[in-house]
Amino acid sequence: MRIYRKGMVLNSIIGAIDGLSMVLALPAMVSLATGETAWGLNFTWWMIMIALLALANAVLRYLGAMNSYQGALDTLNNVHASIGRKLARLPLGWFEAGRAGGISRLVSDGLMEAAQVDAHLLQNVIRNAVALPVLIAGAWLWQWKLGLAMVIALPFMVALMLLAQHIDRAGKRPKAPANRELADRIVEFARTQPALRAAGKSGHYEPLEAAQAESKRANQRGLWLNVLANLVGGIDTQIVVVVLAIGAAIAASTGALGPVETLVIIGIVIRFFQNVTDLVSFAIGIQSGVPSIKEIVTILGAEELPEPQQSAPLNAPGTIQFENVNFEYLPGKPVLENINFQVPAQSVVAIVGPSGSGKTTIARLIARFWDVTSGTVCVGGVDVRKLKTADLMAQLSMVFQDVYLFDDTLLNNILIGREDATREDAIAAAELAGVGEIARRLPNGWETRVGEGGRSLSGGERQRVSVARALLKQAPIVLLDEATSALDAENEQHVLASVEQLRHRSTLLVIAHKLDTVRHADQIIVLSADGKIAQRGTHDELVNIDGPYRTFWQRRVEVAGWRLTEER
Ligand SMILES: Nc1ncnc2c1ncn2[C@@H]1O[C@H](COP(=O)(O)OP(=O)(O)OP(=O)(O)O)[C@@H](O)[C@H]1O
Repeated sequence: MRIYRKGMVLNSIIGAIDGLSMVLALPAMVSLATGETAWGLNFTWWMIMIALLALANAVLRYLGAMNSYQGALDTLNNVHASIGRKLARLPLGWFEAGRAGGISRLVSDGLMEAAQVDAHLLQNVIRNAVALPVLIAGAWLWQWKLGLAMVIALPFMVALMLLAQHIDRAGKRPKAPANRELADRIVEFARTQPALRAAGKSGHYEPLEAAQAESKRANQRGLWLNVLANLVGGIDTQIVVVVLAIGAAIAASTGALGPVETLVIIGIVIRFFQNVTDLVSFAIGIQSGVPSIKEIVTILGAEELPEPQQSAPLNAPGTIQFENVNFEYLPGKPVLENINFQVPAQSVVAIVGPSGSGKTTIARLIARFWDVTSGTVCVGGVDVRKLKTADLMAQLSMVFQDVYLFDDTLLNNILIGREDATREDAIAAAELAGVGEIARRLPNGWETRVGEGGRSLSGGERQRVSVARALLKQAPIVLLDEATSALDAENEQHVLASVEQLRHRSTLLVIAHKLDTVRHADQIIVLSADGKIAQRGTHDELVNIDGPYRTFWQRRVEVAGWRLTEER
C-alpha cells in the first residue's frame, strides 16, 4: 500500500506537470511571436520554466516507473506466496473439480496480466486523469471559449470511444468459446482416430465440422464488428479535431486569435485528443486484468476446512469408524446415506459396489477431502474434524487411481513419502513395490527425472511409485484404490504383492477390483447404487446368501474366467 500511495502521488504530480507544460506552450509561443510578455513573462523565462518542468518530469517519470515496477513485482510475489499458502490449506476436494489447469494459467499468464495493470496501466490512467483537467483549466484561463469547447467535446469523445470498445468486445466475445470448442473437437478427433477409423468415419466427423463452421461464423462476425469499431473510433478523432481546429481557424480569420496562437491551439487540441484517447484506452486496458484479479480473489476467499488449534489425542490408532454418515457433493443430491461401519486396526476392509455408488467418496471422507454432511468419520478413534490436517495425514497413506508425480528424480518421488527416510529405506520400499526394475531400465537409474506428472512412466509404473511411497511412509492406515483393471499383468503382480506387505503392518481400506483382494478381506462392505450399505460381512458369509454380493461375485468370476471349485 505504501508503494501504491507513493505511486498515486508521483503520477498525479507527473500528470499535473504534463498538463501544465502543454498549457505553458501558449504564452511561450505568443511571447515569441509578439516579442512581448505574456502572462507577465517573456519568451526566455517561459522557456526556462518549460525546461525546468521537463527536467522535473523526467526525474519523476523515472522514479514513477521504478516505483510501479517495484509495486508490480511486490504484488506478484505476494500473490504467488498467498496463493501458495492458500492452496496448502484448502480442502483436498477443492482440487478435484478440475481446477488445476485454471490455477496454472492464473499463476502464469493471469498474474502477468494483473501485474501489467500495476506496472503500466494504472500509472498512465492517473497521469492522464490529472493532466486533462489541468490542460482544460489552463486553456480556459487563456481562452475561455477553447476551455468550453474542450469541456463540451470531452463527454462526446469518451462516449464514442466507449461505444467503439463495446462494439469491438461484442465481436470478440463469441470468438473465444468458439475457438476453444474447435480446439477441443480437434483434440477429440485426433484421440478418437482408432474408433473413428474402425467405424469408417475418419473422413467426416460431424462435431468437428460443426465447430469449424461456428468458429468461422464467430470470427467473421468479429471481423465485421472490429471494422465498425475502428470506424466509430476513427470518426471520433476526425470530428473532434476537425471541429476544434475549424473553430480556431475561424477565430483566427476574424482576428480574435493571432496566427501563432491559432497554431498552438490546434497543437493543444491534438494533444488534448491524444490525452483523452490514452485515458480511455488505458482505463479499458485495466479491464483485461479484471478476470484474473477476480480469480485471485475467488481463490484467496475459498473456504478452508476449519481446523482445531490442537489435535485431540488418538485413542484407537489404526482404526476407522463411520457413524451415521450422510454426504452430498451438491445440495439435495445425496451420495452416501446412513453409512455405519468399523474397521479394526491392521485389518483389511474391501469396499465393493456398482460404479458411482460412492466407494471413492468413502476414501475421500476418511482423508477429509470434504467434510460429511452429517454424522462422524473417525480415524484412530477421533473425529477427523478434531485433528489437524498434518496429524490426520500422518495416519494415512493414499494410493489412488490418478497418480501424479513430481517433476523430480524417481528416488525423490518415493522419498516424499517420509521426510526422515534414508536413501536405503526408499530403495528397499521401492524394490518391494517393483520400482527397482523400472530404475534399472532408466538411463540414470534412481536419479532419472520422471517428467511433469511422471509422464515418462506408464500409468501402472506411476502407481507402483505411489505404492512404494505408501510402503515407505508406514502409515497406520492405507487407503488404496486398486484400479488394477488399468494395469498390465506385471504391474498388477507388483501392486498385489505390495498390498500383501501393507496388510501386515497397516489397516487397509481397499476399493477392491481384484477378486483375490475381495475374497481375502476381513470385512467386505457392499454399497448399493443409491449410496447405502447393502451388505456387510466376510466373503464366506456373503457369498452363501442371496443378495447383491453374490450377484457381484458371480458376474466378476464369469468375467475373470474363474471357475468355482471345491479346492478353492
Ligand atoms: N467432486 C464431485 N462433485 C460432484 N459429484 C461428484 C464428485 N465426485 C463424485 N461425484 C458423484 O458422486 C457419486 C459417487 O462417486 P464415487 O466416485 O465415490 O463413486 P465410485 O463408486 O467410486 O465410482 P467408480 O467405481 O466408477 O469409481 C457419483 O454419482 C459421482 O458422479
